[in-house]
Amino acid sequence: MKLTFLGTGDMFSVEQHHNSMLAEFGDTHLVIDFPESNAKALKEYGFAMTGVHNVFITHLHEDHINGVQMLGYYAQIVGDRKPRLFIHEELVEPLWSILSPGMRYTTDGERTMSDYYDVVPLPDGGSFELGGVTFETFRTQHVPGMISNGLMAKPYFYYSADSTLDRERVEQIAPDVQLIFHECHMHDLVIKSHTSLKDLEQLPAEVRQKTVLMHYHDEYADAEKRAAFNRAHPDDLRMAGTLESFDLGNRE
Ligand SMILES: Nc1ccn([C@@H]2O[C@H](COP(=O)(O)O)[C@@H](O)[C@H]2O)c(=O)n1
Repeated sequence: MKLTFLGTGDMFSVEQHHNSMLAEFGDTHLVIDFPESNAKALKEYGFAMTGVHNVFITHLHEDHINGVQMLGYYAQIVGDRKPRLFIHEELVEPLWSILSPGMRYTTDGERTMSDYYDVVPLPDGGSFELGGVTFETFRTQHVPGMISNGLMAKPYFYYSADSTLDRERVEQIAPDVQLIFHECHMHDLVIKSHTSLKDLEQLPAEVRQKTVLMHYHDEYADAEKRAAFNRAHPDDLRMAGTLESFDLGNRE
């Protein structure tokens, strides 16, 4: 399995792409979230937008979904098939409410969500299978009252999505995965909906060793700043960069 960050930035990032990851495995793939910056990132990486067939949506903050309209149109106008959207069942209608002002009316008449996407609604804690890999979803602790999901694909990776640190869950799953991708805002302050570096530093060494940081602010769009951070953390908590790939090999 090859994992490539299409973006590692937070909500306010303008110097790097918003957080999203492409997982390629077997003869298929999954893109986690679809910010508008993915169009540029995919081009830079060399993966055609028309080749995007599977997308998982973690939650509905704009920086995670503001490329979904473009993807739907692009797949229909330039491509030849609808992308599958894996999404919590309670987010389907709210997502269409966001998309419909720009997608409902077309020159060929009115359209619904299912004209653009093959929607796969997932129950709380639901899972789905692609290319022989099982992806398990779980609720994250992002904003109270708001549905937000993380993703886990054993024995490959854990993806926190947007979340405060769910220490119990992370420590429990750590032995089952090769890498833990965790959001980290990297500000020297407390943000109630996100995880700080101080939080992650509390994890046991064997968990920190597997942990890769994503979804941070633009100061770390600078590769040298990230390199300096990684040099200071030779054995743990390394920062990923946009378009950086991680090869996890085959299932053992
Ligand atoms: N500097 C920041 C950035 C974001 N927030 C809060 O995070 C939520 C949005 O999360 P994104 O993953 O979309 O970045 C939202 O609740 C913001 O209020 C913040 O408090 N400070």
